[in-house]
Amino acid sequence: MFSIARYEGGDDDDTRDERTLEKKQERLDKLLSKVNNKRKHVSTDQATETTDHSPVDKKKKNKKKVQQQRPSDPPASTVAPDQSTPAPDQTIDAASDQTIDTTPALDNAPDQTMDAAPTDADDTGLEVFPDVVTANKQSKEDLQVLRNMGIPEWLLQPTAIAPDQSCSLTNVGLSSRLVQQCQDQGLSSFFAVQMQVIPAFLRRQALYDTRRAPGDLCISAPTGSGKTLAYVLPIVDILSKRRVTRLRALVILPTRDLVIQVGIVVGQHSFLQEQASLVGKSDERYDGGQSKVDILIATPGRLMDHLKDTPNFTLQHLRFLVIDEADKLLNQSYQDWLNHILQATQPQTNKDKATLAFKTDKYSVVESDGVAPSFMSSCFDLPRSDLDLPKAPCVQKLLFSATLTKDPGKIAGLHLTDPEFISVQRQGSETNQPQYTTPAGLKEYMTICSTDKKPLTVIYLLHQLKIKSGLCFTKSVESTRRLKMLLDTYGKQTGAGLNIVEYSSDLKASQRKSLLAQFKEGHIDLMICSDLIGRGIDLDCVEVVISYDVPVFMDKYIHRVGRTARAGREGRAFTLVERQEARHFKEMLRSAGHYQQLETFAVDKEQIKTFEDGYQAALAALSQDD
Ligand SMILES: Nc1ncnc2c1ncn2[C@@H]1O[C@H](COP(=O)(O)OP(=O)(O)OP(=O)(O)O)[C@@H](O)[C@H]1O
Repeated sequence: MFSIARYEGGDDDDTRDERTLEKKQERLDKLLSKVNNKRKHVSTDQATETTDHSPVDKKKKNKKKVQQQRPSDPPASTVAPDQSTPAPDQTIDAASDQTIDTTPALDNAPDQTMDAAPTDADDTGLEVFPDVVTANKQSKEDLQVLRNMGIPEWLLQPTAIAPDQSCSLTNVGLSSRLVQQCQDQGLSSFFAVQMQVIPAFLRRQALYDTRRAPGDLCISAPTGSGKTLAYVLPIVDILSKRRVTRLRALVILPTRDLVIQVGIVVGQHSFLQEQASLVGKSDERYDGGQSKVDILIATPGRLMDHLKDTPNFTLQHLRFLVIDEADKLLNQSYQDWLNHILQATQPQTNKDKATLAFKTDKYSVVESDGVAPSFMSSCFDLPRSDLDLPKAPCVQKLLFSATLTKDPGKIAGLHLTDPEFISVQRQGSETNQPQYTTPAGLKEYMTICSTDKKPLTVIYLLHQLKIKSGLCFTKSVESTRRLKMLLDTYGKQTGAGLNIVEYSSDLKASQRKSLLAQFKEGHIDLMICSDLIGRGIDLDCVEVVISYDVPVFMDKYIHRVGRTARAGREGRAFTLVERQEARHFKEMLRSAGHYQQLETFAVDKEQIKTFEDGYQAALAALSQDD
């Protein structure tokens, strides 16, 4: 068997330059979304089935169809299902050029009070990047535009698969032992991303020999669609057949919170403890390095520390380099981590080469040498012959994200070999493809409210929707703390006690881990947090996501709302939008082709009043404490 380690120190949160890069990315996305394209979908006739793990909201679909026929973009109003004209008490939001409905909500059920926001028939965002085929004149021209922008050809030709596809566990080429283990863990089928990625991965590995690189894979699939198993299973399958322990797979994740949720071997250990569990304790130098683990899960920062300071730690045997949450990681320039890692996987020119001397054991049998074949010539002065063939790089790179970067510069920096782009995205009309595919079971709502009414709106949502297992994202640790104090005080004043916790970078890693465990067990009603867990964290029980502050960038929004409706479940996401923010927020969604997914949620004016007294009492109690 093999072992897994995880090292999660180093850089944790957003880097300084991330905003600029995100802005740049969004500009590029905007440009790309203006290009008409078509999608090349894989044939789904071989052993595939459409399952109910991603239910389609037919009612909503029909409604949207009708809306798409509207000649122009009407003001974003909330209209009850049977209303055709605005209710008398609707007000016009001048800042965002929209009609805001303050009509009392119908009943408590949000479904009844929410209605689809109007669509953008005049929206110029035409298509999602980069699924382009050269079927007509228009798309040929557009394709050229993209080429001129430096987008590589393979990114323009993805293998696309619809999110509602699935297949049997036996149909992807994994060993029967692993299939059995998947069944034992309760899996009954593979999701779309797994169905497409696992066979592609295994096929590329099977074709690999020392002269031909296995070829890299880039995968874009919605949040909660099962990307992790798509790489874990084939890696485990391949490595479980290896007898000698070498560091063969490296998974890079952007934050330590994500590393904590994967693997179980190493906890929050000191660097020295990590070194010992990673390479053992030895003063001797081994050309082939040493490893006590086959798979390492690490943040870039801590990995760089080991590359620099851990003797005998080497990446020369690496076969798989997984970059999960790739767009986020590629935005992190921390110590030029990517270049350092890539370099460490390549043999370097070495002037002090030793003469090759094979070690033999006590029976004079030659021991297998620890040096990776491609590193032999950089370690030893090997005899050369005309028959020597150059060896191809053996590291296979795998990039995963729900919001995969399209920045040509960043893609080039990865030095990908014969890459294939696999994209899980909805099938549909060839135009107006959204740039981001979100889970089918996710319903997204926007609630307009003023800054001072935000805490009250959260109280309303909590009690009115009877939220259990909710996540509430704020923009800062301070904001998280203030909201938590207010909600706790509200609970004390009114006796409406809910278990509300705060999850922030100020907590110790062990406390954070324990909070996540409690949340998973269903003991927490609302976890207020910053974007620390906005990405990648898999809490399968999240019913509702509240964005207390509007996310400024689209990918942040997508990752936040993607904490719910995971693995084919249903979930709701509410974004509290101040009037002056509404225009930017809507524009952001519109240019990503995502505006149609959003509905407006009208707070019931009468119902919210019932929480007002308690809220005022909580405010008064807090100001006394000050
Ligand atoms: N084939 C499957 N059958 C049932 N559940 C699955 C299957 N594959 C994955 N899951 C579950 O789906 C959930 C989401 O998976 P995962 O965390 O890999 O999503 P993701 O695509 O990486 O999301 P994100 O982009 O947000 O990180 C997990 O709880 C996982 O256990």
